Amino acid sequence: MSDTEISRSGMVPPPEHPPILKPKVGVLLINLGTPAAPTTRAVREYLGEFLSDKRVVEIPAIVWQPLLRGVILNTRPQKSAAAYAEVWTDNGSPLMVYSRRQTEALQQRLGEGVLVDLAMRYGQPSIESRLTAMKQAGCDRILLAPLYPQYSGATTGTANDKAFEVLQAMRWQPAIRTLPAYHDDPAHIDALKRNIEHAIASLDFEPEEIVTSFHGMPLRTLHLGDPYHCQCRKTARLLSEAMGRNLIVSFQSRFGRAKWLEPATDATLEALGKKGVKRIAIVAPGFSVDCLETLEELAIQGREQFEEAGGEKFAYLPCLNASAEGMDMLEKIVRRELAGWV
Ligand SMILES: C=CC1=C(C)c2cc3[nH]c(cc4nc(cc5[nH]c(cc1n2)c(C)c5CCC(=O)O)C(CCC(=O)O)=C4C)c(C)c3C=C
Ligand SMILES: [Fe+2]
Ligand SMILES: [Fe+2]
Repeated sequence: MSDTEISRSGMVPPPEHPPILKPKVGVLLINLGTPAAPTTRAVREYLGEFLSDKRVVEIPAIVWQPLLRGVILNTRPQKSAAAYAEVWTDNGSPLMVYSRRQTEALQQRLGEGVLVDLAMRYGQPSIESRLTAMKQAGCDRILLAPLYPQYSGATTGTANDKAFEVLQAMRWQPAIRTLPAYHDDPAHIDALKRNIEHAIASLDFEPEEIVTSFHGMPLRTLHLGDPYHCQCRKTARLLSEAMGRNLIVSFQSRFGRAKWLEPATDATLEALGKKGVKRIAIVAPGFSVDCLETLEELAIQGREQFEEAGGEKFAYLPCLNASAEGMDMLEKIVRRELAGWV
């Protein structure tokens, strides 16, 4: 040891290390995607990509593609564009607006050590563009977080598939983790409970019944082993236990001619009205953010269905979105998956 290494106080200074390169961690929030505009053309482009996904429509391409290109994409986009126009905001599609807010809020909560970004499975910003950007920003550890509480091949499965397809083309891949389903996570159930109770407290009526509406799936997917249906049921059961009251479960948004999960939300609302139930609230615990399916199909169409059947008071209760309850939950489940990385 040379004299110069001993400070005046007589203490030996710590040896000089080369700077330790801290791995940069990324969190990629992923949601479904939405059209770029509420126009027939933009909706056609979006539906063309979405409904060509073999994880979404499990019909052999040789049969499905002629039907999709020849019939569905020539009829449905116009109708769907009108529905999108009813809920479109000055800042764009609700699904995109709320997803961006969640991304910004999570970035704030996780701080500078973690890069939080947003990608959509269909349309923009694409999983390819955001994963590439994260890698270029120096992220060598990435958590893929598809924001679907309940797992299904058509949502979480295909989002992860797309990310791994992008990674296949990378010579030097980052390390990857994926966020598991959080349908029965106590933090999720608690966030839903608090969000619902908060919303109900501001109503001018007491609902006789609360309906939970989950997005539907073809019944066949349940028989083939997709856990989605069971996970929706479990979310509803745990939520009902936590709230100490009965919740009605239903499945919305039937698409095509095959049998879908039942009971259907529209039929449920009609039956409630006809049975003499006058006041209901409806909530969608399978959607992490509000979107066309909740704001148009439930809040607008659902109300009409219930009122036409004799119902009088109807309230749509919003999704967790970027609420404090929702962000507390998201921060908790994301931090858990980042253990050892941050
Ligand atoms: C929350 C989970 C979802 C599952 C499961 C799901 C399955 C599924 N969806 C379709 C067809 C359509 N879905 C559409 C919109 C839509 N779907 C989800 C989520 C799930 N879908 C969301 C969040 C949205 C809203 C998107 C938005 O822009 O706000 C549509 C488009 C709208 C329309 O034309 O009606 C279609 C079509 C199938 C076939 C399917 C089964 C596996
Ligand atoms: Fe859908
Ligand atoms: Fe719909």
